[in-house]
Amino acid sequence: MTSLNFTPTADLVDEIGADVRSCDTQFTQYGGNREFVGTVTTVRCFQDNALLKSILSEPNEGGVLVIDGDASVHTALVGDIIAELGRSNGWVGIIANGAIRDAKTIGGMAIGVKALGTNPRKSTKTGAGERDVPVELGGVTFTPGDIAYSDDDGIVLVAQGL
Ligand SMILES: O=C([O-])CC(=O)C(=O)O
Repeated sequence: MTSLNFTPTADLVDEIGADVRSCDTQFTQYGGNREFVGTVTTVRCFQDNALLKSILSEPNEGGVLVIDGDASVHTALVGDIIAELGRSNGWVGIIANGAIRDAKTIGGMAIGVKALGTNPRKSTKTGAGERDVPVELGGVTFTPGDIAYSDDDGIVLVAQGL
C-alpha cells in the first residue's frame, strides 16, 4: 500500500455531506503524529494484548489498527514497545477503544495513537480475541479495508476506492 494523501476531517465532512461516516467517540490524542490517514485493520480483544501485538509485528505500510477493547480502561492495550513495533513496521496509526500506557514516550513517537485514556496496569497475554472483524464504534462501523482519516477534530471513514 502506498501512502495516501491526508485530508483534514472537517474538509471531508464538507465534501461528503450528511452521509459522512464520522466517529462520535471522543478519543484523546497520545501519539506524536496528530494527523494520519491509512487503511484499516481491526482487532477485538478484552484486556489482552497478545493478538494486537502480533498484528503490529506484521509489516503494513500505511496501516491503521483499530482495536476494540470494549471501552475498558482497566488495563493498557498498548505501551511504548508495542507502539514502536507498529511504527517500525510501517503502521501510521493505532486507534484504541481502551487504554494505553507510556503516554509520555508515545507522545514523542512518529505514529498516531488515539485512545480513551491511560492505565499503567498491564494486559494479559493469552492471545484471546478476533481479528479482521467489523468494529462498531461511535456510531460508525470500521470495516477492514476502509480508509481512516484522523486529526484533532475526529476520525472519518471512507470506503476504499471512493
Ligand atoms: O507489554 C505490554 O503489555 C504493553 C507495554 O507495556 C508496551 O507495549 O510497552
